[in-house]
Amino acid sequence: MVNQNIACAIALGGNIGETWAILEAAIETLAQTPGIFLEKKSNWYKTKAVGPPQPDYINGAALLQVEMIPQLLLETLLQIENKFGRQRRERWEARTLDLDLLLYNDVILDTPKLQLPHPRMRERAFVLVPLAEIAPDWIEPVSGYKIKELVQEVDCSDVHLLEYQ
Ligand SMILES: Nc1ncnc2c1ncn2[C@@H]1O[C@H](COP(=O)(O)OP(=O)(O)OP(=O)(O)O)[C@@H](O)[C@H]1O
Ligand SMILES: Nc1nc2c(c(=O)[nH]1)N=C(CO)CN2
Repeated sequence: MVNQNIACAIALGGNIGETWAILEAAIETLAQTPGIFLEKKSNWYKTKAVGPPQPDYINGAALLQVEMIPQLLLETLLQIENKFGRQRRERWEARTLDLDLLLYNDVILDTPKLQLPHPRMRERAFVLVPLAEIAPDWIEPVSGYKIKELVQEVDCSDVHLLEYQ
């Protein structure tokens, strides 16, 4: 049991259905979950899909304070994905909701079910742009670089702020 609040960053995304409404509802669900305190959420961004051809995504990021070990937080995120109709067939397929655990304090972890920091966050403009908005000075512990430094290393031309947030 963790008896103090731990700072975490998560990524949110989706590209099937009423994505914007799903993402807002997911944020609300997180905020209502015992042991999770929503600190900040980024704006939403329209992003071109990375990987297999599929519709554009909406992506964002949020900062949480949590009173849970990382494995339980991941389990909670997967349950919220399921609540919003997430189907799992293939890797990188289109989805109603994706919640990735990016950073859990400065923990580095490499287990089959959970890697921290998220192993692909450093190369993903759709993760770094929203995260840089809310946590520019957070140091990604594997690289030792701040998020605002990492975002300068990726091509952000396919990440566009959505109007009328
Ligand atoms: N930091 C992490 N955040 C979320 N899932 C993780 C993490 N580390 C490992 N995983 C594992 O990855 C599994 C697959 O996740 P998911 O289906 O969201 O992958 P994906 O979104 O298709 O691809 P990617 O992992 O590249 O974002 C999860 O069931 C989980 O056990
Ligand atoms: N733009 C964008 N592309 C993706 C995304 C995503 O969230 N946004 N998620 C993926 C699998 O995690 C694969 N590709």
